[in-house]
Amino acid sequence: MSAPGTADAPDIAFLRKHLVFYPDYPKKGVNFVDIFPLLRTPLAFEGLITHLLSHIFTVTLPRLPDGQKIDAVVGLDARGFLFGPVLAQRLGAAFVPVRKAGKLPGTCEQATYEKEYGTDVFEAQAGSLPAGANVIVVDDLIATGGSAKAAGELVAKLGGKTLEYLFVVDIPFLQGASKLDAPSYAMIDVD
Ligand SMILES: O=P(O)(O)OC[C@H]1O[C@H](OP(=O)(O)OP(=O)(O)O)[C@H](O)[C@@H]1O
Ligand SMILES: Nc1ncnc2[nH]cnc12
Repeated sequence: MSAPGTADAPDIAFLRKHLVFYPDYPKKGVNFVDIFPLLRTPLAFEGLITHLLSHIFTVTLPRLPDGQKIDAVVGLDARGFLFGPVLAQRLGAAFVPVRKAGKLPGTCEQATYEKEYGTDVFEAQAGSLPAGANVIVVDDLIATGGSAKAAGELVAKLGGKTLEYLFVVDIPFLQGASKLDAPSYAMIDVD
């Protein structure tokens, strides 16, 4: 039986067909996974949101003590913004952005990180999470895990608790999930 508000999870093979691979982009040795074709097909986009919600209702929420809920979905700049707000809205949770440095006004917490093809700095606005908030961190893809780990550090600095990291795509040979301080789930594994 489906979780409340979700249909049956769609066929992952159908979703996987919408990924397009670009070898040696943006630099040699990186096999870039383009997730945008998933959003060009409304049925695929709806399917992936349904799949992630189904995971949240059947795996993530049952881990919480009775009476607690997901308070916020934290999405990573920029492709995490495609999925995070949709999930937050469906869950009745806040959406909180983690952005590349220099894009958010006011006092911000910072975390520096390395990703598969470079170094970057993430920021989140002070006060953007209630103290003790139950958070899920959402991004399109995990590669080395540097970006997601930095986002988790920011959640902790803001006083939140990361329940789980959710991704559309994982590149398991890069072992990104092993860097994270909470369970993670990716819908599609690629080489
Ligand atoms: O696991 P990692 O090795 O850290 O890599 C994963 C991150 O890299 C990509 O973002 P990118 O920084 O390219 O930004 P974009 O979303 O703005 O394209 C991707 O969307 C993830 O956020
Ligand atoms: N291989 C990859 N494809 C798409 N986005 C990425 N971010 C980091 N590594 C990536």
